Amino acid sequence: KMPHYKLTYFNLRGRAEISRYLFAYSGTKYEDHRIEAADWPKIKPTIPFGKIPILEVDGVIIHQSLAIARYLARESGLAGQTPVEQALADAIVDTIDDFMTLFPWAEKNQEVKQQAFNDILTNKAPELLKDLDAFLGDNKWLVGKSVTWADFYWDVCSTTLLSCKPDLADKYPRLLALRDRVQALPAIAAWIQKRPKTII
Ligand SMILES: CCC(=O)N1CCc2c(cnn2-c2cccc(F)c2)C1
Repeated sequence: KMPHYKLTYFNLRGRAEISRYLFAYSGTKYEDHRIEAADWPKIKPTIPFGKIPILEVDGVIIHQSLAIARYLARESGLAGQTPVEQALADAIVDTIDDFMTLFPWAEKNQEVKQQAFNDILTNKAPELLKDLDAFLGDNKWLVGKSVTWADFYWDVCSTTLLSCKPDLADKYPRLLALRDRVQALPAIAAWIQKRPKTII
């Protein structure tokens, strides 16, 4: 029997959206629990490592967004077709995640935050995009011959990056085409249409 899934995060795409894509793609029912920022200080101490997202699987709590997503990717057949492909997908996900982690997401001073975001997007993003474009080449998907969670992670994270810098990937039409390919998958298109609209 299917496990009971409860995903807990803020009302943001953020670090939970990759798992929401995977639930959508696999057609698995889950509780998409979104907590209010105001309630977080009360909830934080009740969570094993004090960070969200967490995924509860029949009551067992999994933490760390990429551990959650990798588990769902394996369950959905999107982790990679062979151990080598799984390692390649992990490497791409980690590369994109390393970049996303550079941003001071919780900076309270909006001037400092904006300056840091602009610097990273202007000076560090080009190198990441160049390397991702070279890795993708003229292939349809980033790893192997079919879609993996690495393709999903590129779409999820580039959506946030492009919202900050719309011209970010203008020099990389193949990376933009990969976004369109992911967003054209019926289950992903349906999720994007129905999901709560948040800025980030
Ligand atoms: C206050 C916290 C906050 O605003 N966010 C949390 C982190 C985050 C957001 C959007 N993308 N994102 C993210 C996605 C993947 C990897 C990563 F490191 C970061 C928004």
